[in-house]
Amino acid sequence: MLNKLTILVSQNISKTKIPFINKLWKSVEMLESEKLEKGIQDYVMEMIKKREDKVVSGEADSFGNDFLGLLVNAYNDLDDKNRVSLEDLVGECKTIYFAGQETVNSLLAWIVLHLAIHGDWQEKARREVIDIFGNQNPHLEGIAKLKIMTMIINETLRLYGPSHGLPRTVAREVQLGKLVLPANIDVLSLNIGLHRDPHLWGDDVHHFKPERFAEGIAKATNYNAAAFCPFGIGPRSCVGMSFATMETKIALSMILQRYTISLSPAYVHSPISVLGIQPEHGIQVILKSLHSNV
Ligand code: HEM
Repeated sequence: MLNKLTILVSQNISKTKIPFINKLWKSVEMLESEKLEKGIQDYVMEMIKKREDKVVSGEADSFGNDFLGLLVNAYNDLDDKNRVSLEDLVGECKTIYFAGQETVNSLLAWIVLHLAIHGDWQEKARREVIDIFGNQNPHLEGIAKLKIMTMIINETLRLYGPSHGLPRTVAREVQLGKLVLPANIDVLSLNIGLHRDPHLWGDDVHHFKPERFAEGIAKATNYNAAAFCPFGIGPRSCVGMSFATMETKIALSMILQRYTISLSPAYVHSPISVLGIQPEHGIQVILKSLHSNV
């Protein structure tokens, strides 16, 4: 449901909407979005009710200390000032689900594609993983030592970062160079534009070259912090950055420990923008087990 809603939102994000007219007439997409919104809200309500029922029946003595539990707690807060509305609760669940799942899925998919194409980097990354973890499961101490993998992740985030634009509302009139932005307008600052700017990255800007990051992000960007912002920038930057990076490193290490990856002839390169850069037809690769003849 959330995926369908995401696709509809991204298809309609730049279409003009006239609030009064839209109260009288709604397009097919708007009606479909409203249906999906309602479906998601009902689903979240069901989860909230399960938590509440457990407390009422005495089966549990709290709503839980996971993220949903904390939200349900805030939704039931007796103090009006601290209480979270149902709309906000559903919104938070949608954000965390989308921000937390689709982003890392998409990043992993683009990394796998690049490693399938650039066998030399695949080999370097595997060697590093085997040197650090052998065939054991990845552990915290080793994850911090994955230098080659960090370079590969950064270069993939630069070229195919799951988020390609940072939406902002202009709070007060502001001058940006020759441009005057009036208050209350929405702007989309395209970080993908910065990530693919030859003035910042050189003429080989469109090429996959993890070696750019060999000496860290600061050196790769020539100490220009805004040149590389796949997780956003400023006080609203991604809260899940460290978690996402760790998840990606664990998953990738486990894949490299087990399989070689090569590109399937069926793959057709067609990145499209669906609130992020997605492979339109998926990413078809061939995995061969390193530990058997499969
Ligand atoms: C590769 C993975 C990820 C990328 C590239 C990414 C990128 C971003 C970006 C660009 C923003 C907007 C920042 C801004 O407007 O300045 C954002 C916000 C956010 N991200 Fe992530 N993210 C990733 C993974 C995650 C994960 C795993 C979680 C949660 C578990 C998460 C939770 C959030 C939340 C809650 C926000 C909203 C923060 C706010 O509005 O204050 N993200 N992310």
